[in-house]
Amino acid sequence: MEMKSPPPCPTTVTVRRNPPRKARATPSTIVPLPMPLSSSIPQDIPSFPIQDILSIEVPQNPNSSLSTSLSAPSEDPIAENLKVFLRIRPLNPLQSLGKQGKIAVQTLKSRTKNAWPQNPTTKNTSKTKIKKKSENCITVNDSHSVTLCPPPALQDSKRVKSEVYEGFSHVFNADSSQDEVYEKMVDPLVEDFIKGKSGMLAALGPSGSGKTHTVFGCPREPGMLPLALRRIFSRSKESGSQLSRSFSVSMFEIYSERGKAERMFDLFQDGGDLFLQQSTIKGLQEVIISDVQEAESLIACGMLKRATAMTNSNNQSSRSQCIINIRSAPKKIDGEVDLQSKSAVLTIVDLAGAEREKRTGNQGTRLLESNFINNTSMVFDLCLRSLLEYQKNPKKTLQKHFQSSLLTRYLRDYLEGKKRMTLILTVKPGEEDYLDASVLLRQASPYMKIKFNNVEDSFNSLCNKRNFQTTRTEQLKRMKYSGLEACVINEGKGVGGESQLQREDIVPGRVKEVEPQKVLGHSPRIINLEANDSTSVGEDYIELAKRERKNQVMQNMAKALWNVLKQYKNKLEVAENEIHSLRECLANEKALCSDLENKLKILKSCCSCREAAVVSPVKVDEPRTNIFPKLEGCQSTDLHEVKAGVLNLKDSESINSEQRSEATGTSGVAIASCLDVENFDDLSNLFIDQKCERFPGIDNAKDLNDSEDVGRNDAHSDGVATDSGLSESVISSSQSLVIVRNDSCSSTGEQQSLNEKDKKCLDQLAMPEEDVLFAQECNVSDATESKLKLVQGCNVSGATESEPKGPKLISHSKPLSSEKPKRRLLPASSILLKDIGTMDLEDENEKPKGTRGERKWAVDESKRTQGSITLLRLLRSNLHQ
Ligand SMILES: Nc1ncnc2c1ncn2[C@@H]1O[C@H](COP(=O)(O)OP(=O)(O)OP(=O)(O)O)[C@@H](O)[C@H]1O
Repeated sequence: MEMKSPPPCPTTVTVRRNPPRKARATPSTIVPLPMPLSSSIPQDIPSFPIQDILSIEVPQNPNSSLSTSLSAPSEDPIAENLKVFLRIRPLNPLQSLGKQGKIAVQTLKSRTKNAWPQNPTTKNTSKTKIKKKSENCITVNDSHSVTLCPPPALQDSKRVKSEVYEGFSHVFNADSSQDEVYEKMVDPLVEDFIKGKSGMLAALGPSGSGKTHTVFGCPREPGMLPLALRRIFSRSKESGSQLSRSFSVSMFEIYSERGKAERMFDLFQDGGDLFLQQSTIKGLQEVIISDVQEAESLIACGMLKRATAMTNSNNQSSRSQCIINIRSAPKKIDGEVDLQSKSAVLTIVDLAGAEREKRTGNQGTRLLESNFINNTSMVFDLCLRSLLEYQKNPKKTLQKHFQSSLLTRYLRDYLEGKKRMTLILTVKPGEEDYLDASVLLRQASPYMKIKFNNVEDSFNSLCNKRNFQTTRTEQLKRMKYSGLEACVINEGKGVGGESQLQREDIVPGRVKEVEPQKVLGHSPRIINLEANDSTSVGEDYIELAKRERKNQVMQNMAKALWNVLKQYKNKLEVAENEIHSLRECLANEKALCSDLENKLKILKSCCSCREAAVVSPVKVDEPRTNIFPKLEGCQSTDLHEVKAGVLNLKDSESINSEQRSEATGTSGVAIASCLDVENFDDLSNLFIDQKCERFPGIDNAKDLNDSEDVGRNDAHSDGVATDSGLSESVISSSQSLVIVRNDSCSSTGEQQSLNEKDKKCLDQLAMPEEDVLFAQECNVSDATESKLKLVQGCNVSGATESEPKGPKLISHSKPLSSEKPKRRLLPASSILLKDIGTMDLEDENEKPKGTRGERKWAVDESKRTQGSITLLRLLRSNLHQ
């Protein structure tokens, strides 16, 4: 009964590691290999082209090939499975090398097969094993699957069945060349690397299976690393990116000597011990390379330093895990390497092959090395298995198996699925290698289910987050001011987001000076790292974080200060505006004050009293000198009144002034007379400027000028302070009415009726009729000559026209005629003034009844003139008002 394996599914992986037990098959029912099957078919019937169909390579994920070659990583939204390649080593690799290979095979045969002393009991069996080596235990089903056939001995004794392993990205048979392996496995990684995407290639397999050969190759068959370097530089030249990006190489190994703790060594020249600290390696040299030859020579030198030893499985077995990093970083304009910007790293790992003690027969040091190698392989396997389980069930926590070895700690991000990697499994196809191959394939078959979905970006973010979390923790420990925690967090976001720092960027490297001019291209940070300062890396980033934090704090402070300054500026502007307005007001007030002062000075100068005399023997309680302070202390309205009174005295050369103050002060009447007006123009102007509200009739200067003209036409030539030359000004504070009477009142009491204009003026002034009468009565000398002039608001032009000859009331320009009798002041005025203080202001209509009152009235009446009586009436009416 023939059993056919199901057709391979390109997108699924079905590994039958433990096929169901069935009855032991007879030798004739052993599953034939595909090739013998086809050969057994008769020739006349065309065979089904199963091999041709299977040879057609169908990508597991059609988008994956496109994404790796055409699109950017961020444009690939579909998750990719971990790529796992399988390479089968030739049974006799040296035979394929021609004559040289045959010579080498003969040399090997002549040498001792086992590097260690052999057990004599097993000598005889070795020959039989050699004969059985010619059998292949691994059959390539297609490019993605293989069938592992146990040796007949195992099949018979332990009923081990053949196993089919599928789902490989590609299976390279023994005839595959290095170039073929590179093109299908490494070139996509290199392309991504050139585009700026990091990646890793790790070779896994038992000892002597061809890992080192695949990675490094030989001069005749260069391995993946030299081919990748060649491709990198060739592509850089093609695209011209060599001028914009720089490449550097680092190489180190992880080795456990005699079972001691793991150690790391820099494999480049002058390399020493390395230290892993938080996924970073301190003291690692990164040598900038400019061409392939330079890189290959460096790597060759590193290979010479790598720990190898002869074992039963491999004449030159690697005893350490070797890691090679190729970094691509953009150049600055001045040629320096900009490590703070995004850089890509292509990591190639050549793991030490797992060894079975029974197989290798290692003892002593080799045995201890085997334990270390196997332990690392086991940890590596645990990390990937844990990642797979975590991806299957995200609720599970990702086990931190990586902490168990230096290699897994260094490759933590890859082993946690944060970055893409590629695995190549190398196996030997001999029957004696069945167990090694079986272990490897069983172990690695689940890896194919591991998925990567845009891990590049998430890796960067997580990496930055982790780095800055660590930085923040250290800062909080060291700085001890928790008040700035927010700033530190912001700083981490800012730096991580802006400078695109990656963890690879943080990997310390010691830059080796390949050429003097190349050293100049390194940033100071790298040069500092070159000094092998064990704490330089951490201190460097702590200092960077400190600076960023300080910058953040200073920016916040500057913003706060700026806001405060803005507020103060606004307040200052408001205050300045107020000050400006106040200054304007103050200037106006000063101007007004100065104006008033000037006017007051003018008034003072104008009102210099030449002589004050009491016209009548009126009792004056206050000294005459005190009269002027009263005038000075008057309100502006009073001043106006005074000025108005003075105005009527303009051009008087000498006028005796008599001011009478009522001793009793009941009426508040002040009489100012005979004021000396020296500057009449100023005084008139002053009078014009200050509009007297009480006399709305005076609203223009013309009227005043007219009045001035009138005054100028009038003259009073006496100029002597005598009774005949008296000019009186009566200032009534109650009505602000100034009545100026020129010349002495005539005893005859002729009354001159005023013309109509004068009456109008009087009407405007709301002057009581009694006042008019009083004025008329005062003008006693001649009705045509004596005039009563009402200064305020009275347009007296008509009066001037009507009196071309007679003496003027105010002016003195026209001298009095000598023919006219000299007028003397009748005692009526003096009597009147005298009586003001003691007069009985009773209405004449209400004459006192009784003899006493009648007698008094009779006595006074006999003494009074008609004018005085009228004046008394006027005053009395004013007082009542
Ligand atoms: N594909 C191959 N073609 C030709 N020769 C090969 C091939 N693979 C391996 N070899 C040869 O097999 C020998 C062992 O190979 P290699 O040293 O690479 O094994 P390994 O897996 O690195 O072993 P170890 O883990 O002990 O270092 C070498 O001499 C190498 O030249």
